[in-house]
Amino acid sequence: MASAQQTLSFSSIGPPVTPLLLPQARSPRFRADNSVSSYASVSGNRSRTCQRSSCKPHCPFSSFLRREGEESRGGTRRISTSLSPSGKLRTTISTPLRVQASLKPQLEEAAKQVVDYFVRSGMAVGLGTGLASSMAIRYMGEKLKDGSLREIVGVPMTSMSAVEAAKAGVPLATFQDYPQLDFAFDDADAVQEGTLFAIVGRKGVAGRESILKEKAIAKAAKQMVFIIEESKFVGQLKGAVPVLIEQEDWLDVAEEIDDLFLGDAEVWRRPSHGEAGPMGGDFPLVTAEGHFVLDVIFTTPIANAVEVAQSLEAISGVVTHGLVLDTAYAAAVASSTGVKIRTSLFKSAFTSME
Ligand SMILES: O=C(CO)[C@H](O)[C@H](O)COP(=O)(O)O
Repeated sequence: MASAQQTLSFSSIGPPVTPLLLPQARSPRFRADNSVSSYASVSGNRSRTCQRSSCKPHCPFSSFLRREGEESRGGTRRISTSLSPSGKLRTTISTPLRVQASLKPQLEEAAKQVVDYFVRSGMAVGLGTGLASSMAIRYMGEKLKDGSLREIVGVPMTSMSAVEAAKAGVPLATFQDYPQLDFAFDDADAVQEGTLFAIVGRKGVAGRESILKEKAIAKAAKQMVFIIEESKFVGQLKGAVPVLIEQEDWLDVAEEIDDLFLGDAEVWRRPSHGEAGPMGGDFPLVTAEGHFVLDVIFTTPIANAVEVAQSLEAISGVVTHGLVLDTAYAAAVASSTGVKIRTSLFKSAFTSME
């Protein structure tokens, strides 16, 4: 075992770290009087003045214009708007590189430590998605090749995990065949210290399976660990929480969510690519299961993630969300000083790392 590993104990949970950046601008609001046609003025008719007789202070088009040239940062995405010379409103969303190149070795070390400590021969293992999970999958493949691991079955959370496993030579099985797993690991977009409540799914791409399966597999594991870099280990969760919704009546659902978190969160429909707006631009993302994704971007820290999750789940049309609560036993956190293993306040502790 590597020397950087720590004994798992509650006292190993460190002090809060600096929270994520606050967004600088408000997004347009979803309100009851924002009919589909009024929203069409945002993504369709690009004239600069709202022509609706019913235009109100919270008219989405007006607020969109107010945001012209401003930038906001919601979780992992950078959102910027500008007017093109032809007067066309452009909104672009980009995802900055989130793993500092210098932390890659530590992240790889974290991935290896997780595999070394938790994965044993004969286990069914849930395989997560993201850079760290890919590293862990590759390391499992190496261990299978050199014989230090045997008879492992990997249950992939997404097709990306499956591809990594196939490349690494990790035998695959379906979740249907293995509904109960010995262990699972995954990346996350943010993990809260102490509770190890997490946010996943900020990086969804068009056509990819949604977080539905990812969450189900994480929950089905006897033990589950997130592998993350230090910047994702936060005192309080905030930024974007992905929410999967049915396509039917999606605008009503978006309005309801917007009303629910009025003043605390902005609601955007996720685009698949290209120009985006609060409506998801011309090409809203549709998951492989046929759902839209709303990014509910919390501009203030989430005081009670359980309450947020319950409120979202109570809304008809909401399929699931990116909050993963009471699931992880530990987080392997990669930092410039090495790898720290943090355990959940809510899960029974291991006594040692071997
Ligand atoms: O849903 C997720 C993890 O399952 C995350 O959105 C994402 O995949 C994290 O990837 P990375 O760690 O490479 O940024």
